[in-house]
Amino acid sequence: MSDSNGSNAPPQPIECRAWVAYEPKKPLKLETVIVNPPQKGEVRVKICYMALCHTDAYTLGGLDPEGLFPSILGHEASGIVESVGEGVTSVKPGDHVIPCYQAFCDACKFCLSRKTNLCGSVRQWTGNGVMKNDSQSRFTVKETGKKIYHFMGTSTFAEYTVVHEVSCAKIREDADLESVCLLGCGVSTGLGAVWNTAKVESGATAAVFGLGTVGLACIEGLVHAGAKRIIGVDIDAKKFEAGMKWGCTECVNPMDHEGRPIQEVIVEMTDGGVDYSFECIGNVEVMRSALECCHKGWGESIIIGVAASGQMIQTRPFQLVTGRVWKGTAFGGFKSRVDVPKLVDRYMNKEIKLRDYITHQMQFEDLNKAFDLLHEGKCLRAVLKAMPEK
Ligand SMILES: NC(=O)C1=CN([C@@H]2O[C@H](COP(=O)(O)OP(=O)(O)OC[C@H]3O[C@@H](n4cnc5c(N)ncnc54)[C@H](OP(=O)(O)O)[C@@H]3O)[C@@H](O)[C@H]2O)C=CC1
Ligand SMILES: N[C@@H](CCC(=O)N[C@@H](CSC=O)C(=O)NCC(=O)O)C(=O)O
Ligand SMILES: [Zn+2]
Ligand SMILES: [Zn+2]
Repeated sequence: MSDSNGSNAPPQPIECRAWVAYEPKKPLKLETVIVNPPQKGEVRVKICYMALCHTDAYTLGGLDPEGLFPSILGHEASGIVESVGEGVTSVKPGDHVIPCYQAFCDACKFCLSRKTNLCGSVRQWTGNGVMKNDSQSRFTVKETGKKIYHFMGTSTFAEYTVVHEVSCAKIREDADLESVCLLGCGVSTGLGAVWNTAKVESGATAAVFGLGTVGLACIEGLVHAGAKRIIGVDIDAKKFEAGMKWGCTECVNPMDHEGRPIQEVIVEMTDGGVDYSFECIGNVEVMRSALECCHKGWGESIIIGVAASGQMIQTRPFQLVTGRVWKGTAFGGFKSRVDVPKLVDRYMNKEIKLRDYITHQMQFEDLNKAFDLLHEGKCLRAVLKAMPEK
């Protein structure tokens, strides 16, 4: 065990600020919390930058069947290791890291399979808002002594957090932490949905539903893959400018077609449908449209958006019988601790963009304002500065 001062004394509890979600649909409350030291297999991270993903808003909105309260939300961030617990070997104090809600242990049957990135090593505990070693939280509110649940194994809306070692991707130190925090979720997910889940080939046609960060990252991935036609779909025409800038060949608004289902419009536009479609909203009606705008015989639709508790998808089974394929993706199929450092390399080589997704740079205190911007559809990613790097 050691900390970022190089001391071998056991790490002590840290007092810092964190945003606590006490109940669904209520603004977060800024609290002073005690962050307990990392235990066996755990890492305590100083959060330098944190971004807001639509999934944080979804859970705060009470739509997540796994949502626990009170909790510290947040899962898209970057930071520096402050201290490590017993047995941790892959990171050390001072290392730059990206917390990853999708773990990678390199040992479970999921990690050993080439078919999935869903690690099973800590998922049961992260879903219950606790750490695996003792099934407890590391967060307590100083004033009340109340225990606070973790969220997605990351809880990055805090100046310090504790994550499992398997959820902590070490990255190169010359990458700017403000930009690469986006690789913790939205941008990686969109790119990976195209490259890993759909495996889009050069010359393919595609439709992307929802032109937020995830949708735009799909478009970026499609451009890289050499897609020849990319149709952006959004109900807010103001999003089309970004869609075209990222590489759409055209954009359509489902509201502009006199009640005709958008899938019919796209099938007509594309001589039978697109090769691939991506749902980046979390709306089950749109998921149906995304499947049904795919070409008979081979079209594949990838569900990325997270739908509210109790929602179900439906289509005529005939859609699948006649060769359309429905798939889903979590974190774009990337095996987090292996692939996130490679994505950082690609960013540093200027192969992928990150800064263009940052529409708002804010301070730690501004988190509730950032949630308002997200709900008003006024931002791609708001990135908030948490702790100084030095
Ligand atoms: N599977 C995974 O691993 C991941 C899933 N997600 C999920 O992906 C989804 C997208 O996330 P993110 O990009 O951050 O979200 P955003 O809210 O930034 O983007 C969604 C976009 O879809 C638009 N939209 C809403 N309703 C419709 C509709 N009926 N038809 C067309 N467009 C519509 C929104 O417009 P407006 O703003 O006007 O509402 C917005 O532009 C979310 O559900 C999120 O939870 C995110 C990351 C990882
Ligand atoms: N907890 C929810 C579903 C939430 C969900 O689907 N999360 C995505 C990531 S969304 C990121 O912004 C995911 O990867 N899920 C896989 C996982 O293992 O959590 C529910 O219970 O429905
Ligand atoms: Zn996310
Ligand atoms: Zn695993």
